[in-house]
Amino acid sequence: MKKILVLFTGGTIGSITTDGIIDVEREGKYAVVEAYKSAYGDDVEFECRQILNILSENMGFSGWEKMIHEINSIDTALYSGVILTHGSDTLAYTSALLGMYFRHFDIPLFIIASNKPIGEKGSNGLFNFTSAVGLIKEGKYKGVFTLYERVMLPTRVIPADTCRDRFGVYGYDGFNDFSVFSGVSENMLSRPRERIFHNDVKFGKRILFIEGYPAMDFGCFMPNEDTAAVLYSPYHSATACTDVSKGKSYALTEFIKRCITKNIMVYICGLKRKVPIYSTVAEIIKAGSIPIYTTSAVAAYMKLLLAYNQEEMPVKEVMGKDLFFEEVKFS
Ligand SMILES: NC(=O)C[C@H](N)C(=O)O
Repeated sequence: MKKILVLFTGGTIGSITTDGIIDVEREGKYAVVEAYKSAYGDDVEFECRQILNILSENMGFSGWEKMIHEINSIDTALYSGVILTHGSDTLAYTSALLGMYFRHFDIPLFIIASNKPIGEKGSNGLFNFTSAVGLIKEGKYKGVFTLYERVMLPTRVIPADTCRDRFGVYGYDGFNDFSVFSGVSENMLSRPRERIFHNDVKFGKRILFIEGYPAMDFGCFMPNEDTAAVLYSPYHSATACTDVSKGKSYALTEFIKRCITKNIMVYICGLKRKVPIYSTVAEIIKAGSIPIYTTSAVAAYMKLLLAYNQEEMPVKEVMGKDLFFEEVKFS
């Protein structure tokens, strides 16, 4: 078996607790690899690289640029797989981005995290790492996956809740129950996918991400010259307030019109490709917004960031393509 490349980016999986404070290990030790070796021996050869060393709440444009650059420069012929360790707080966002950008990846790439530092009671970091190693050894899967207590499609991971720190899956509940629940079969996954993105990405353009709530005053949102587009995440029926009787600033439709006059498109995620739709949804579409069908808000946000900051395909084509199962398809 060829080596496994382990890319470290920080997060709790690369942290220690000192005096009640969790922070990344400054010298960036490869604790999870050491823990694996002391538990299972030297059956696998690892090549370790520390590409970032940050808590993932500090993740942003430069971190994603670095990850894309590092993964782009991997010679996949040399490795049986790649494991990227990450913090759990922004795991869903990075997963969606890497899943869509590296849709063509021809060896397995598992993005993993840990709830607690390695070695601490109740830590799931070693379990997640060992599971990724096991799946790479099996050689069954190619492409990008998120592995946190279970395997998930990277474009469908929903950030963990703040109470129990449990991740969700957009659409269906499992990846392992392939054909029945996830709508994505092993066969679909193992088909080679055309490579779209080759070049490194410089994230200069911003996406304004607004999550709807009752009595939202759109007057608070001022897209500026860096705003390439707006993503609005609606209620579950894809609705939002369109009523102007209490003031125009409470209606999404008026906000959409205001953005369009500045040449800024407003995308609405999570619409279903089916009729009938609510009158409010019809008004939102008529106002000139662009739908992103049955895609999580996280994946829609990362897809827009990727679409507007890459230069290899027109934005409209990127947005119109299902890059890596981000759109949940209903039969
Ligand atoms: N469990 C974790 O990794 C949480 C940490 N704050 C991070 O996202 O880096």
